[in-house]
Amino acid sequence: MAWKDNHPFSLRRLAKSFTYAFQGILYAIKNEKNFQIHVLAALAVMVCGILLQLNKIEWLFIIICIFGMFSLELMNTAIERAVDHHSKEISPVAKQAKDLAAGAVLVYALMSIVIGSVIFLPKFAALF
Ligand SMILES: Nc1ncnc2c1ncn2[C@@H]1O[C@H](COP(=O)(O)OP(=O)(O)OP(=O)(O)O)[C@@H](O)[C@H]1O
Repeated sequence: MAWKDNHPFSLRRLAKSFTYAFQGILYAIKNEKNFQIHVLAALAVMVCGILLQLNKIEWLFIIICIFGMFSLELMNTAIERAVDHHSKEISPVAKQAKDLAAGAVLVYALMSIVIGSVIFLPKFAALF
């Protein structure tokens, strides 16, 4: 049986979904300052991780932090866009939606800072 485009498991549909997802990621890399900062921070953390020879468990925590931050930042941007698309007018609900999304990013960032500190601070301290 040929796999049609409207088949629930259509490979073409799956490929399209991946294409759209990559378009979203590329858009954020090219246009979103906060996402660009996260990418640079992630690269810096990975270089430090390589130089300080993190073990497997430490890398897993770092990867969870990095990709979790990327995902939340993308979702935050999506919520900002959806709110702005709905209406550019000042509204308390629009403010709540954007502030809640920003809060989600901040909560994860704070957790990442704690994890990063627990992993990296003793290793940096051991260098001196
Ligand atoms: N339509 C609105 N009504 C009320 N308050 C808003 C509205 N849009 C934005 N705000 C307030 O301004 C803040 C900043 O909103 P903005 O859309 O500029 O996001 P941002 O955090 O600056 O993100 P970015 O710089 O990535 O666009 C929001 O968190 C919210 O408190």
